[in-house]
Parts: sequence; structure tokens; C-alpha cells
Amino acid sequence: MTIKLGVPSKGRLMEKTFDWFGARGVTLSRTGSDREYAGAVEGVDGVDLVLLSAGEIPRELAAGRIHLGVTGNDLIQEKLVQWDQKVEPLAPLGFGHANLIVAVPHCWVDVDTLDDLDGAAAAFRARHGFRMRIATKYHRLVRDYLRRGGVADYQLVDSQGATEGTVKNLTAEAIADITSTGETLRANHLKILDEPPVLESQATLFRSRVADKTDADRVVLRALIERLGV
Ligand SMILES: Nc1ncnc2c1ncn2[C@@H]1O[C@H](COP(=O)(O)OP(=O)(O)OP(=O)(O)O)[C@@H](O)[C@H]1O
Ligand SMILES: O=P(O)(O)OC[C@H]1O[C@H](OP(=O)(O)OP(=O)(O)O)[C@H](O)[C@@H]1O
Repeated sequence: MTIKLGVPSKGRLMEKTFDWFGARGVTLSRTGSDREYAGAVEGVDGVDLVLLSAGEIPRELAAGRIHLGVTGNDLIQEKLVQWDQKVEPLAPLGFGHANLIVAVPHCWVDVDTLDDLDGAAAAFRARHGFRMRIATKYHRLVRDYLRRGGVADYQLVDSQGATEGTVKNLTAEAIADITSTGETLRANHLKILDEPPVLESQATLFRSRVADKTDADRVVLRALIERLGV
């Protein structure tokens, strides 16, 4: 067998992951044509590179199909029930920083806190006969956060992308999504609630707690972890 290392297959997350490993003497690269999802690892023997969507890396780690994986801790915590029993964070990587936040239309001048949001939600239901819609792809994290914050009269609607557009498109009244520069929120006339974020996320190297390993694999994994200094 070999140790399988899952990394994001495209974009800035992939490039910065390659840089992070490269700076520690482990060279990751894509091989083949631009469109072929194949990769190579140099600098340590017995490790296979698996290029995956960042959103699928949590599931692959939890299923034990990869031994190590790089993805945002937001995706791990959203997608894995009792995530800390399935994976162990080995190191935050210092990039891919984003906050998961709740935002409402800028023109809701009386809504700044979770308490305000709860009041607005109750008023919304009384007025419209249905519950205020909050668009998100982070269902589990947002539901927990709103329950802890005492917000009751709302419904989550699923949005897998362009979530900030749902308010303008009248498919939601508020949103919960990740933000880094805040540009997308501003451009869509949304403001973040004046509360701590649901979650602070960054790209993180995780180890699967369930992946099978031969004795030889254990040696390779130890050597890799040592090389990375994590
Ligand atoms: N604007 C951003 N700034 C910083 N980090 C971000 C930003 N957008 C997304 N991320 C982070 O990058 C990770 C991947 O996000 P996302 O699932 O949206 O990626 P994607 O590239 O669209 O992946 P997919 O291949 O699944 O389409 C998440 O952990 C997220 O927190
Ligand atoms: O605060 P900002 O710097 O503006 O970044 C935030 C945006 O980045 C992410 O979207 P992404 O580009 O990953 O596309 P998505 O809509 O498909 O999630 C996120 O969903 C926000 O829309």
C-alpha cells in the first residue's frame, strides 16, 4: 500500500498547498495535461497524491480512503458529524482564511445582533405567514449557532453557491456564508451581524483516524510528518 495525500485539485487553495509542502522539501505537482487530475509527490517515497474537490476531502478522510488531507476546517466541521473522532488536525497552514458569518440586508437598520434577528424573524413570520429564510450551504454549523444564539423562527434554504445573490433574487431574507475580504457582501448590500462569527476557518492539514495502514505505511507516514515538521 501507499500513503494517500488528498489536496485541493484547483485554484488558490491548490497552489498554496503546493507552496506549503514545497517549502518543507516535499514537492507536489500535477502531472499530465492541464485537465488531467493526476499528481506526483517528490521528496519522500511511498506517498500518492490524490487531487480532489476541497469539499470532498472531509468525506474521503472519514471513509479512510486518504490518510492525510488538506481542506478548510469549515468543511470538516460542517460535513463530518463528531469530526474530531474521525480526523485529527495536524497543522493550520496559514492560508485560506475565511469567516463563516450571518449577514442581513444593509437596510435592516434595527438588526445588528442575534437578539435583533430573533425579533425580526418573529415579526417576519407574523407579517408574511412563513418563516424568514436564511440561505447557506453550512446547514449544521449555522443551525447550531442560531440555536445557541436563541434565534428560533427561521428556516434554512440550501444555497450551494452565489449565496449573497439569494437576497436580491428574493429566495432568502438573510444569508450565512464565508467571507474573507467582505467584497461580495458589500457588493450585494449585506451587512454582517455584530456578533462573533459562526466559525473562523483556514486551510488545515488533517490526518484520518480511520484509514488502514500497514507497518510500512506507518513508517512512511511518520517520515512525512517529520519532514513537514507538524
Ligand atoms: N473567498 C475566500 N477566501 C478564502 N477562503 C475561501 C474563500 N472561499 C472559499 N474559501 C475556503 O476554501 C475552501 C474551499 O471552498 P469551496 O468549497 O467553496 O471551494 P471550491 O473551490 O468552490 O471547491 P469545489 O471544487 O468543491 O467547487 C473552504 O474551506 C473555504 O473556507
Ligand atoms: O469576502 P470575499 O473575499 O468577497 O469572499 C467571499 C466569497 O468567496 C466565496 O465564494 P466562491 O468564490 O468560493 O464561490 P461560491 O459562491 O461558489 O461559494 C464565498 O462563498 C463568498 O461568496
